[in-house]
Amino acid sequence: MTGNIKINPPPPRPMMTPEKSLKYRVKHTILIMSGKGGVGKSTVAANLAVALAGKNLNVGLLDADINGPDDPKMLGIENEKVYGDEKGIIPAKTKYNVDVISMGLIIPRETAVIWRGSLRHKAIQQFLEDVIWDGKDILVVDLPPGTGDEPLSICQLIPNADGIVIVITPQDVALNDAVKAIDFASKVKIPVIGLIENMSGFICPHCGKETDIFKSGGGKKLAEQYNINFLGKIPIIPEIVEDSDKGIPAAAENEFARKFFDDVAENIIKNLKN
Ligand SMILES: Nc1ncnc2c1ncn2[C@@H]1O[C@H](COP(=O)(O)OP(=O)(O)OP(=O)(O)O)[C@@H](O)[C@H]1O
Repeated sequence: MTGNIKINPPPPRPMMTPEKSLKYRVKHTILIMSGKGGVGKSTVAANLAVALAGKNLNVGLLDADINGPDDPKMLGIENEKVYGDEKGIIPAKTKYNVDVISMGLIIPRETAVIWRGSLRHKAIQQFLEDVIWDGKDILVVDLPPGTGDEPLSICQLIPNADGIVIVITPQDVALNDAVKAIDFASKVKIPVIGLIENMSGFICPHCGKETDIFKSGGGKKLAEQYNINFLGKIPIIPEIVEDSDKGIPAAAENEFARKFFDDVAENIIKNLKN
């Protein structure tokens, strides 16, 4: 014994093999992004997943926003745990026909901060390979907020995504952020499927009148200006806040909210790759 212990470095991970690539395991992938935090991106992602499942699609929801996890909670999954077998990680089943998992369960926030650069990238790659989504018609990915390194890493690791759905609120500052998101999409070479304006005005559910709480409609103009699809708007619906805390998605349980998410879901389906 010399006292010198030789530790071999772990072998480099091979590139994602075709069978393991999401491209081969889900028919469609859409990436939900926002120019900045707090615009309701996770709320829209979770409810959109429910609305898509309501259209007879087999839907997966990946909460890739490691600041959360929010999406599983919004679909009634409390205390999300990781389950898996020798084949990989199994997403949680919800009663809304959407399977959901949070990346933050496997790659905790602290780890992500320490693991900047290639190691973090590899951790995300490994996670994407390991989750069993096979058979899904569509995977909805709730990206981390903003247009920085975190969404960038994830977008680079999801080849052949159908495109990016940008969620904004109608204030001027949010519109500027939408422009950043459009630039981001061209940088990662992923098409923009379109724009959703969330918290867009307040429509009285009883009389149908729109109250101008803060001016809505800017998203539509911006979409025209940049020649991208306007996928629809979701008004401020006070029940969304309370219900999502209780794990009840408005798109499933709130008649008034459902039609807005349904319209957006239909517009997205029309714009998926063949
Ligand atoms: N259309 C809406 N009407 C009313 N409240 C909404 C609506 N959309 C989202 N909210 C509420 O706004 C808050 C922020 O939503 P959410 O957490 O989805 O935002 P986010 O953009 O994902 O945030 P972050 O970027 O910080 O992760 C939540 O309390 C949510 O219930």
